[in-house]
Amino acid sequence: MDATTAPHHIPPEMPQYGETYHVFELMQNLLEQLLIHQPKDPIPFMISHLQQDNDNVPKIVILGPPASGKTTIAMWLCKHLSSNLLTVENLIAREFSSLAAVARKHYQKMRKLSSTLLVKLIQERLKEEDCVRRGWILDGIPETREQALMIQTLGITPRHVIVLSAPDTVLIERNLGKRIDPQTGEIYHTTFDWPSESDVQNRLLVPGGVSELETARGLLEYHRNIVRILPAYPQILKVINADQPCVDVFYQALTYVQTNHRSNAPFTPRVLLCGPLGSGKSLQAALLAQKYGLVNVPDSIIMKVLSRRLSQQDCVQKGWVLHGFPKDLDQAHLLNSLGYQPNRVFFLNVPFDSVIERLTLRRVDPVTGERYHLMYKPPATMEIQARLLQNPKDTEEQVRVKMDLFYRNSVELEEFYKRAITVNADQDPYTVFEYIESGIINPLPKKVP
Ligand SMILES: Nc1ncnc2c1ncn2[C@@H]1O[C@H](COP(=O)(O)OP(=O)(O)OP(=O)(O)O)[C@@H](O)[C@H]1O
Ligand SMILES: Nc1nc2c(ncn2[C@@H]2O[C@H](COP(=O)(O)OP(=O)(O)O)[C@@H](O)[C@H]2O)c(=O)[nH]1
Repeated sequence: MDATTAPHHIPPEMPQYGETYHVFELMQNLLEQLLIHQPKDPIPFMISHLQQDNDNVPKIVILGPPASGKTTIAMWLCKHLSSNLLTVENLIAREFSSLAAVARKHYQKMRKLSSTLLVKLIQERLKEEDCVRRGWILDGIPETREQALMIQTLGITPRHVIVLSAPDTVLIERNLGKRIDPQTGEIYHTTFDWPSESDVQNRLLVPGGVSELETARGLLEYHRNIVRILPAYPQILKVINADQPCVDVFYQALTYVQTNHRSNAPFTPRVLLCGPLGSGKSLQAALLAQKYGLVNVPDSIIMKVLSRRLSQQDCVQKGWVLHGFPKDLDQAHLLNSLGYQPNRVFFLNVPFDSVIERLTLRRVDPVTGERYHLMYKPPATMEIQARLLQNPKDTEEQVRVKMDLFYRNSVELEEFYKRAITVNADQDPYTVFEYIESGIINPLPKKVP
């Protein structure tokens, strides 16, 4: 095949660059904003959008029935993420906004806002510097499907939508104990969340709209609307049980909003399986290669051949799974220096006794070449059993030497691969495989500070 017909050789650093700098997501956000805003001159619009650099700031919607804890959780998330809380109340209370002034008059008369006015208030607020720079959390908005669609049409797209859920009876009971601090706007509860400072306790007020009848009415309104709102957010929704302590609800919400969704970016797995001999690296590599078409790169290949192998077209296009190499920090540095950064690293953990059991009971039939395991896959007849041989490297003494070497190197390797995923490999191979493939197809979790 001459050069004119050979497939285009994609240099391995190209997909790695795209992944490192999230180029696909950057372009996807830019295109989304262009299509939504349809600026007369796209160039300055794109420059300004890219300079905002706010694709990764919090953009969160918290929905839920009355008394489910939306405001409580939204406030705690705002504090933790240094973001901005948007509620109907604080939107209409904004000073220096003529729109908010109109909304206040309307709200005082009608006790509610038209969807058009509410969405315009949100749009005006989100254009302000603090929301651009530090993101936003919408508390209890949108209230209807109409509002959800109007918000989306304006290009206001949340990245995470949390829906709190709890039985109506619990919520009616809960609202009776709700208290609010008129000075700070903080929310408390006579049973579940009582402030420690006596001066705060003494100034708490019973908010409006928390009687049994009013809560029941609010629940009816919520159940009627929520089923029509949720289809607007199919991929980014998380329902959290709100009938548990606030702090548990908060940590589930925080963990969720700090995870990235699977993007549509083309992803070429470059997988590294580390673990002591007998931990199942070869088996898992074979399963991954078989299911995902990865190139199985056994550890017997030394560095220069490995380098040539990883730069070949199939590895670049289909991805690879490398196991048993690097075995120590020097080899890890060498692999990196050649530009082959794995994007998923797994450490297969198996207790020492299990490794001994897996390896020292392995046997091979010298007549048929069939591999047996005296415990997991014993031979069918005594005749075969009698002629089985053990590989010299599987003797307990040999295994102990190699395990000792592995444990001496594994600490440095675990420090080197900071975002590695540790898998309990002392279980059924297919359960192990499911953990590994979940680690490959889902984005790596952000470290919760
Ligand atoms: N997980 C929880 N367990 C017990 N009490 C909670 C929990 N979350 C919130 N609360 C309490 O329930 C009451 C209602 O909380 P909050 O005002 O945050 O709910 P909400 O969904 O914003 O309500 P509404 O929509 O009616 O404003 C408050 O007294 C709050 O302290
Ligand atoms: N019970 C169990 N045995 C396994 C598992 N993975 C591999 N084995 C067995 O353990 C032995 C070593 O597996 P191998 O994949 O070669 O380990 P490696 O040295 O890490 O490559 C083989 O006999 C496998 O059949 C597993 O997840 N569970």
